[in-house]
Amino acid sequence: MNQSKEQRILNFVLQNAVRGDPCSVLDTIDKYCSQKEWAMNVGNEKGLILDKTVEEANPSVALELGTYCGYSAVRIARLLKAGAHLLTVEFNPEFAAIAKQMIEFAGVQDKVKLLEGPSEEIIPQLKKKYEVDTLDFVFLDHWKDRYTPDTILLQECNLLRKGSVLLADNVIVPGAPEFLNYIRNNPHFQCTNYPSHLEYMKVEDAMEKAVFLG
Ligand SMILES: Cn1cnc(CNC(=O)c2cc(-c3ccc(F)cc3)cc(O)c2O)c1
Ligand SMILES: [Mg+2]
Repeated sequence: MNQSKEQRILNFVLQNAVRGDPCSVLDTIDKYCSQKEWAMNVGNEKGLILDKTVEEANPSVALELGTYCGYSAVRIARLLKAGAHLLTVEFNPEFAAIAKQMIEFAGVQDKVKLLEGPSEEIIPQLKKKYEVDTLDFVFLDHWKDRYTPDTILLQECNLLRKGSVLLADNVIVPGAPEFLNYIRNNPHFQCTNYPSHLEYMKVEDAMEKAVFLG
């Protein structure tokens, strides 16, 4: 059975990156996806915006919606302080299997918990099943039409606290117009837009940061 693109990306990392070195894993994925096959990793340009946002938030507990191959999970986890951790949610079992191996190869597995399933099922379980009190940082990079309902669900489940930082990828391409409208007109959030480009392309994209005001 021929391999998936995601399996080819993982194999390229296993053969070319340095085990236990997150930066080497990120650089190797970016090399493959810019030179050989495009893939929907956040990439290095938007990745730098993600880095700065994570460093500023300095989260103890972070949530990622949309793991894919684990690129942004590795990117976030490499910046977490001792004792901090990332919960990352992936609906697609094939992607989750690839991401698990990517996270372990990068050596950040002790900081990352990969949760397989639909975000709308997992978010209501975070407090009791995954012992989360509140989330310090949330990266939204899953189905774009889930950004708004899941942001509402996070609030309904009391998972946000004053100062919780949300960062959403792809608010231009593929786009999340309903989310932008919701979050920018919501008095409980302070929003900032970060213009950038679609990963590995000269196409305009942007990220939106939204700080929960309580
Ligand atoms: C299948 N699946 C599992 N997770 C998801 C959620 N992610 C996306 O859909 C996503 C899509 C694109 C993109 C795709 C085609 C295109 F022409 C331009 C952009 C870029 C991204 O950064 C994304 O995060 C989709
Ligand atoms: Mg994305």
